[in-house]
Amino acid sequence: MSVELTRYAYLGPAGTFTEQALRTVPETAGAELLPMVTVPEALQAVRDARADAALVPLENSVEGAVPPTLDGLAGGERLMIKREVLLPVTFNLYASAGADLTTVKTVASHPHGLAQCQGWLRRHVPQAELITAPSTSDAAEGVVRGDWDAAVCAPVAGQRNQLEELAVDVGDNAAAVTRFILVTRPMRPPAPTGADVTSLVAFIAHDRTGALLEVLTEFAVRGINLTRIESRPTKERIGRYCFFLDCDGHIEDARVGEALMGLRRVCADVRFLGSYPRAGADHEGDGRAEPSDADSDAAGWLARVRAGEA
Ligand SMILES: O=C(O)C(=O)Cc1ccccc1
Repeated sequence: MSVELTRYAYLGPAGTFTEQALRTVPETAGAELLPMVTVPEALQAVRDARADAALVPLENSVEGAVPPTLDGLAGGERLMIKREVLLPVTFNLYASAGADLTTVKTVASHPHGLAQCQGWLRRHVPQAELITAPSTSDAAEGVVRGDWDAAVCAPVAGQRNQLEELAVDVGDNAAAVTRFILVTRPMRPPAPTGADVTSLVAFIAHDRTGALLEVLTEFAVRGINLTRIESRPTKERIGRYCFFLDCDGHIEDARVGEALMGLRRVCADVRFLGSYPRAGADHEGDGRAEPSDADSDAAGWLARVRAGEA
């Protein structure tokens, strides 16, 4: 039985890339959308049951991970990823009416917005001080508030705030894509599709020599493709890290289930973050970790040996 989700928190205010990504999720049509100022607030809204789900940015193809999202998944009450959404991102530069590139002294954006436009900004507004805002859309609202002169944001955010477009497509990489995740309180993962991702956090046993190699080996020996590995400090003390892992396959796939059991044996702790359809898998079979012929052959052989037949 699938649970109906009706209230979606997201990194707001309206006009963020996160809102645009959320609107591509068919189930959100007619749902209540709850803009939150920061990623931790969006995640907390789900934990407190003020929202059924939250969409937050996880990583970008140019700038990498969004640390508050990783930290929010690794700590606190457990949350689960139900779906991922990929969105190409293009940035424009907006300011108040009458401004031009020579008069802009301050430019604000989300840290990923500033990072992805830094080359363009250095070349075209070298005099400008760069200011970090909680989101690109908050940066646009900040121009209206008079907090700074200009914002790097999505066209919708510039238009919503009736700002003047100073430049279009100011991103350094035209192919930039951001990966967002829809998180819920823990629930049964969606059924396998044959093209799924499994995400987890491995807290390795630090006193164990070769602990990370053991973790990787659990996947490698079962022929499971690891698609991402990212470390974050656990914040206990310097030198303590946890590892965010994504692999092809679904927790209901025999091989993935066995790898998770293996991790449970070798790690200090394992936090399962979810199994969900891989976005952009353009044909069935991407991200599959179903038993191969070699696996069924091995299972059959073991059964025969146990039965005294081989
Ligand atoms: O600030 C936003 O609009 C977001 O949704 C976060 C973000 C920022 C920059 C690139 C992609 C997502």
